[in-house]
Amino acid sequence: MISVKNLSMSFGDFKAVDNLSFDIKPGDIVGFLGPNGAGKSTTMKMLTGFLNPTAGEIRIFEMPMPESATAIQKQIGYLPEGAPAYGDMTPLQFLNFIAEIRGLKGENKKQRIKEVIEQVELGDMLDRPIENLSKGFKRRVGLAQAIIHDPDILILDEPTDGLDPNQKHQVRELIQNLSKDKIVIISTHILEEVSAVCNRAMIIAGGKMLFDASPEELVKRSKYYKAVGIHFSKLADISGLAELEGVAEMEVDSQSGKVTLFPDKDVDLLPVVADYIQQRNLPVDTLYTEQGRMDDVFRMMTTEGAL
Ligand SMILES: Nc1ncnc2c1ncn2[C@@H]1O[C@H](COP(=O)(O)OP(=O)(O)OP(=O)(O)O)[C@@H](O)[C@H]1O
Repeated sequence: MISVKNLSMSFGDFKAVDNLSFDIKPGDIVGFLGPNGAGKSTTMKMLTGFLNPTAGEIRIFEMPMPESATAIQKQIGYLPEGAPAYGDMTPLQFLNFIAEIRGLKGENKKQRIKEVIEQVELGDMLDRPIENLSKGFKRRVGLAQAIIHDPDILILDEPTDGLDPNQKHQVRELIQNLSKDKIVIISTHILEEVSAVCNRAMIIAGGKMLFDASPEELVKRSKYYKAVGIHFSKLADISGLAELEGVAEMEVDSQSGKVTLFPDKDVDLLPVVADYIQQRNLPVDTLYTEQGRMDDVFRMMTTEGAL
């Protein structure tokens, strides 16, 4: 369990993290979202003991940070932003080095190195200097070092940044496979990653917590949640749609001609709209209910403040 109370971090007069409080329990995969400079990396650095907070309290498995930093760090795997490593070492040398620092020895060490190399699919790159690897493979090296001691907590700062779509998919799968009964915190700018991997989303901006609930809850805050989309096959009189009971607003996309009807709160618009279309025999190609858009909520929260 990670327990954070009133956590703040200032650099001079500038408050990068401002009074954050949250608990994270095993099984939680938390997507840490926020615009550039929101305070995500700074928070992760405090959780991992790389920075000491200017105020507040962090307890991890009942131990206080930074007083019990060494004991806590044994249970944490950390991928810092940009996946730093020693560039002149090969992945094999680097993983050997990290495994030794993590206290692994002999057969156990060999076995774990073999396992993580398989898990992150690094097999073909073991003997090249890390500085000569592509961004994606450097990130895999970073992930491998983070998981080599099979930690209970994984803190991954932008683990899929710079990866191609296939690699992104692989890393997400890997995180999901690793995450059983563990605490995983990943920071990301990729909103779809949060719905794909996480069961909890936290949004911070200006160092403050704006949202902390499930990705499904986040999507429900979208203006588009349960909005009804209509594509017409040819020009039609749509003026009556905006007047239907339960319609709060109508939007027409001037390029595609798509019509979106936004419902009043908790109204299921689809049957009403379908009836209307049928009665008037309107030329409709597609009619559907939208799921909500994470990017829309994210933009609204981080540019207009908390909802
Ligand atoms: N050591 C430092 N000294 C001064 N300011 C710092 C320091 N570290 C971070 N900051 C500032 O604190 C703020 C938060 O930075 P942080 O790296 O935590 O943001 P982030 O949410 O991780 O951003 P990004 O998504 O761009 O990585 C930024 O304005 C940054 O410039």
